[in-house]
Amino acid sequence: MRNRAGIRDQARLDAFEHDAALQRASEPVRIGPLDVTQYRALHRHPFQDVYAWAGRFRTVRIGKGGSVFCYPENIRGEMTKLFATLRAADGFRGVRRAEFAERAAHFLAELNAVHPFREGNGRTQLALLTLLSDRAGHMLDLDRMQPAEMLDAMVRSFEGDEAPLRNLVFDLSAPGA
Ligand SMILES: Nc1ncnc2c1ncn2[C@@H]1O[C@H](COP(=O)(O)OP(=O)(O)OP(=O)(O)O)[C@@H](O)[C@H]1O
Repeated sequence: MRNRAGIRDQARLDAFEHDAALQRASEPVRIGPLDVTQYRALHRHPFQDVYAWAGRFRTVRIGKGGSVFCYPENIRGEMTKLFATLRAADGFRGVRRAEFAERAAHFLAELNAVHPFREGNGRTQLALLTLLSDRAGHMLDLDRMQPAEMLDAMVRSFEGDEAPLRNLVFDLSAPGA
């Protein structure tokens, strides 16, 4: 992947990406309404020192495993529609934990199917999920998240089964409400 540092070795690029994102993590990101602009800013912030296209939608077709993500020409429209549903639902504020888990899992599954960026989608998805859950009053404990379990749930959601992702969001969110 072409990058600002001109690194050609994938392992070195991974390390550089990790360090750069960590350094930016100490700076605040401007948080406003949870819309497409905010989502792009959530991607731009950690990756701005690594990729010139940080925060911008991809222009190439990509897939992972057997999953083919949204074609680039449809990304803008799909993102606009998706975030309009979030706005209409008031960011799932005021809903109980089980309903939050179901709706947040569905949103996450849709967002993953769009996969708007060339790289860094997983990390940006988690940043958004954190914001969503905080605002909805169902704070997630991401320290308890098992990456392999999360990956499996995301793949299953792409295949149309959102139950594992819903259960995972439910288990990670704070009990109570
Ligand atoms: N076969 C698959 N089908 C659907 N989604 C997948 C598949 N493999 C991985 N994913 C999802 O794609 C996202 C990762 O995308 P991407 O590699 O762009 O993000 P990243 O932040 O660079 O990587 P990671 O999340 O692994 O740190 C994760 O949400 C992951 O669960």
